[in-house]
Amino acid sequence: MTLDNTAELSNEESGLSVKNLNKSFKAKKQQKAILKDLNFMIPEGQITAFLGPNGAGKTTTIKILLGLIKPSSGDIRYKGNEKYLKYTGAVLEGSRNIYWRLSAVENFEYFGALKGLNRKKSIDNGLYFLKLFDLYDKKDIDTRSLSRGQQQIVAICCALLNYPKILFLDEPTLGLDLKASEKIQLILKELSQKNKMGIFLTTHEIKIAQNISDHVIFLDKGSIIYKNKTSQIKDKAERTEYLLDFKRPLSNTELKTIRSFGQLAVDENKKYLISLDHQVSFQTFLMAVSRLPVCAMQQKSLDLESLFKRYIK
Ligand SMILES: Nc1ncnc2c1ncn2[C@@H]1O[C@H](COP(=O)(O)OP(=O)(O)OP(=O)(O)O)[C@@H](O)[C@H]1O
Repeated sequence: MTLDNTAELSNEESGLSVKNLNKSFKAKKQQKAILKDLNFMIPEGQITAFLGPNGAGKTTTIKILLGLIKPSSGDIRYKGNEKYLKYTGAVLEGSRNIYWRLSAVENFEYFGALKGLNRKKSIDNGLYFLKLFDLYDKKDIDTRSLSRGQQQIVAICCALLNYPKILFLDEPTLGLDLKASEKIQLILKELSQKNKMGIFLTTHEIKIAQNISDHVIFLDKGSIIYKNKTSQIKDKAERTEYLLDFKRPLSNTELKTIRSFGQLAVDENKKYLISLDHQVSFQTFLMAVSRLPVCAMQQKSLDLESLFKRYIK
């Protein structure tokens, strides 16, 4: 076995692996490819953000991973095991994840039973999570009387009842106010780290991906166009562009020096904007800049949103 294979094996053993996943739907008597050869991992103990424009295929992917839709082809395994559904939990997009006529506790009883838990365990686990989300005092109220954010929290608690290894969340913060959204983000981060849960979430809010995800997968028209560790994207985004202000106009030789590090543009205030080439070492660049008549250097920090806009372009 080569070293590469060993790495692949240990990687597969630490989460849900998706290989060569394809899905076509029949539309107007023709097969239309909706998902095209997707390959990715959902690692344990980490949050993976699944991003992409409307209609990219995010929900279809989640439904396939949850066994609700059959893929046209592909291989999905949790730690090498094809029978992994009992390790999953999910909150799908929309409002039909809990019974509105029932209280949170009654929902825990109902969904706990579906997951094979006894009544006591269902309620105990549900209330543990409800407390974590600061919603314990609403445990006996019909969930239809709760706010949208509170209903979403009850739905997440139901999905967590059996402490799933992989939690799927389709737009978990959609339509929620900042406070509710931040609360959910904080607890998801905690759950992934403390309980070693692999969380796979779709969102249109790139800020959320930036805040809490460890990995980002970007889907466009059914294909993965980009995937990376969030820290590396942030790092790249932060390192890439610098705005430089010089005490005097640069000589041709000085311009040549600075151009050797990347693409140079001059803005309307006569400041130089340099986009560093990927292979450039920041230290070398800094040394070269320090030899020039520089009076200010400002990091242009790009967020994920701007970065993805560039990628899509
Ligand atoms: N049962 C189906 N039959 C035919 N086409 C379908 C079916 N389900 C989904 N599609 C198509 O698959 C594509 C992907 O849809 P999907 O809901 O997965 O996208 P999405 O990325 O989740 O979008 P959004 O962000 O808007 O929720 C869409 O073009 C949709 O019309």
